[in-house]
Amino acid sequence: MKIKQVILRHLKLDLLYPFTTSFGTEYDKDFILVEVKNEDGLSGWAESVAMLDPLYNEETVKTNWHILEDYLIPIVLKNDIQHPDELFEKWFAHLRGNYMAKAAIEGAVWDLYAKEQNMSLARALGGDRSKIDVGVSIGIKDSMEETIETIGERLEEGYKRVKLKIRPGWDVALIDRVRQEYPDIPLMADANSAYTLDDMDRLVALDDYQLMMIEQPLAHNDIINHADLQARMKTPICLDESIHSVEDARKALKLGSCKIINIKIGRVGGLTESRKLHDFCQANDIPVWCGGMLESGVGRAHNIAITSLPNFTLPGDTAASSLYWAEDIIEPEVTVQNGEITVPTSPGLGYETSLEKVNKYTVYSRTYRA
Ligand SMILES: O=C(O)CCC(=O)c1ccccc1C(=O)O
Ligand SMILES: [Mg+2]
Repeated sequence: MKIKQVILRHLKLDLLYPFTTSFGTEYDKDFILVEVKNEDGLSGWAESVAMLDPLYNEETVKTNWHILEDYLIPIVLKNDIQHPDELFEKWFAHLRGNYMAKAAIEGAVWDLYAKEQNMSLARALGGDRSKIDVGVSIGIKDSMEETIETIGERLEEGYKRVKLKIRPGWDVALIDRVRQEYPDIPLMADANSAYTLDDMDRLVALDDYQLMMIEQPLAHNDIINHADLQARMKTPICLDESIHSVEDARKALKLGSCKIINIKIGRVGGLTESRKLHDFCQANDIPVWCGGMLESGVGRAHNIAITSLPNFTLPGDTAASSLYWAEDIIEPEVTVQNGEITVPTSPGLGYETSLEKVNKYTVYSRTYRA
C-alpha cells in the first residue's frame, strides 16, 4: 500500500442528550477524524476515541494530534506498508502507549486496505456474521423514574441488553428499583472505576440481581484487586479500562480478575490487536463484546466490522446513530432493528463518509503529504 496523503480533522458534534458516567458529563463530542489517501485517490477513514479531557484514560484529543502528527503519520507516509497488521506489530511497536492515537490511523489504513481488496472490512478481518446483536449504555440520570422510562424506550426499540452506569450512591437502590420494574431483562452495570475494595459489601450486594456482569468496578489500572473482588462475587466481572493488550488479558485471566472482556478498538491500539485479543479470549472460553466511546458513525462502522467476529457473543454498546446525533457524518446512518445491526457487505466500512457533513462539523484540519 502506498499512502500519499493523511488528513487530520478536529470535529465537534453536539450530543442529543448529555451522557453522565462516574467520571463526568459529556454534552458534546470533540474528536479527530483521520483520512488516509492512496495514489488512486481512494480514502480510508477512522476516528480517534480519545476524549477532550483525560477522564476515561490518559489520552486526549491534543495528545492524539501530537502523536499522530509527530510520530505516526510520518511513519505511514514514509514506508511501504504491505498489510495493516504491520502498523501495530512492526512500525509502531517501539512507541509506547498512545493506543487511541495508534488505533485511529491504523483503522483508516484498514478501511483503505479493505477497499483496495474490494472486500468489506468485516470480511477482511475474518468476520462472518451478517447481523450483530446490540445493547445500549444508559448514563446516570437525575432520577430513578427517568432511568426506568429511558430503559422502557430502549426495550421498545429492541435493544438486547441494558447497561446502566453506576457510581457510589447510584447503585444498589437503583438496580433494586430497576429489577422491580424489569425482573428479567438482560441487565448489567458499568462503574468506570468508581469503587475501591473498601466498597466490597456494596458491590457484593449487587450479586442479588442476576446481573450479566459488572464492568470495571475498581481502578482503571488494576487487575489485582479485581481478582479479590471476583473471588467474593458470583456476578462476572468484565474488564474495560485495565485491558490494553493480549498480554494484559493473559495476566488478568491467570489471576482470575474477570470472566468477560469488553474490547474497544481504541483502547487496545487498533483492529489488529482487537482481533488478537478476540482470538485469545475465544481460545480461553472468555466471551467478549464491543464497547463504545460515543463514536460518530465512522467509529461505529469500525465497531460493527470487528463485532462480526465469532467470539463477540454478547451484545455490544454500538447503538443507533439517532441515539447520539441529530445528524451523523456517514450515509446511511447506523440503524438498529429488533436489536440487530446488519453488517454491511460493500467494500471497506460499508458506509460513506459524507464530506459535506464532515466539513460542516470540522473546526480545524491539516493535510500531510508524502
Ligand atoms: O454508547 C456508547 O458508545 C458507550 C458509552 C459508554 O459506556 C462509555 C462512553 C464513554 C467512555 C466510556 C464508556 C464505557 O463503556 O466505559
Ligand atoms: Mg466501560
